[in-house]
Amino acid sequence: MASCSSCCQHVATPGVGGFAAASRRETRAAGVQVVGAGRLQLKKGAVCGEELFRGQSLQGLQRRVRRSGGSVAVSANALAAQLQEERAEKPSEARVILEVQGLRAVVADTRQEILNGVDLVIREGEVHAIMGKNGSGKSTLSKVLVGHPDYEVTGGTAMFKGENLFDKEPEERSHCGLFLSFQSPVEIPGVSNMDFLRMACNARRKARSLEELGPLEFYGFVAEKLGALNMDPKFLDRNVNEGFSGGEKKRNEILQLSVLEADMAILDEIDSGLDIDALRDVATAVVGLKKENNAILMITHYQRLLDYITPTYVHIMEEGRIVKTGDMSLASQLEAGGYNAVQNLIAKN
Ligand SMILES: Nc1ncnc2c1ncn2[C@@H]1O[C@H](COP(=O)(O)OP(=O)(O)OP(=O)(O)O)[C@@H](O)[C@H]1O
Repeated sequence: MASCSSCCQHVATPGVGGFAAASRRETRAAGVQVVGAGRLQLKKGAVCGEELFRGQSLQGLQRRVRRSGGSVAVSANALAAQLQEERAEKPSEARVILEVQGLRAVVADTRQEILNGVDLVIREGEVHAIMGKNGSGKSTLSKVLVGHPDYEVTGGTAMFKGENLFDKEPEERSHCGLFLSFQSPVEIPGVSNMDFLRMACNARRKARSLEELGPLEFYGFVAEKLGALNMDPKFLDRNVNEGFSGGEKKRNEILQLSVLEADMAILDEIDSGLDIDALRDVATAVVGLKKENNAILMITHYQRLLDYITPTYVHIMEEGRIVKTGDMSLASQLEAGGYNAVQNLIAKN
């Protein structure tokens, strides 16, 4: 939470997940002034606490400014509680991108059951985070969704943009906008990053009936994306992930995601192996890719990533199914007290 240092400067910093997308004109219309890069000030009121602003609509903020009468300092906790209530009362009407129901899957070779009835609904504009102990089935869920051959679906359904995901080959799933960044990205010796990215980009463009990009056009397109990720253009000449450090591989995954302009990105431990600056760069780039009509599913063990990319929902996975869903406060509870601290919540769920 952003502290209101000399109580009170009446300034809230929205961080990378907040009002980045709102123009100055829009924020002014909402009764809010932009007072510096990424900093907002309510015209008269005093509302502090950065996470309150993240992911909120301008209308939501407008309502809040009106309610405060433009002069009342509202405690951050009270606002957080109010926000949570509003969300619970008003289910989102945004279009469902992914709907998973009762998904069960086994390891194809051994028939060992890993997914044990996963239910998950993800709508446009949402960011979901899945947390859970090692071995609870998080990566398996992501791999089953993209069609990894190690697993066999034995029950349940997964609809992606209204179509049965399991009727599609893995590459078709990718062409229609599903993207998975792997926990350990693979190296492809002999294939340059540039060629690989252009091929993947054009396959996706073709599926969307868009014209394919020639080498020069593509260079212009990808150069912009590289800049957003603070990546050296030399990356393009190297073979895919060959000799890349762990952090470089993760950045390269996000570069692929931005080039593919996926509708739904599954990011499996994108924060692992990143130094502090790289984590910020990667998270900022992911936030930059977030749009009203796409969605993100993040698998992570730590709150640090969620501090940058604020999730709409946080889920806990246990023994192959989602056993608890909450908001960012669930991740905070986990961070503070570990899985034991949330066991009573799971039992009550
Ligand atoms: N291909 C496979 N062959 C054998 N066992 C597997 C395979 N894939 C997954 N498993 C087992 O399934 C369980 C779930 O694995 P998974 O990688 O999905 O867990 P996870 O929640 O992502 O764990 P972590 O947090 O450690 O990454 C583990 O016990 C794992 O050993």
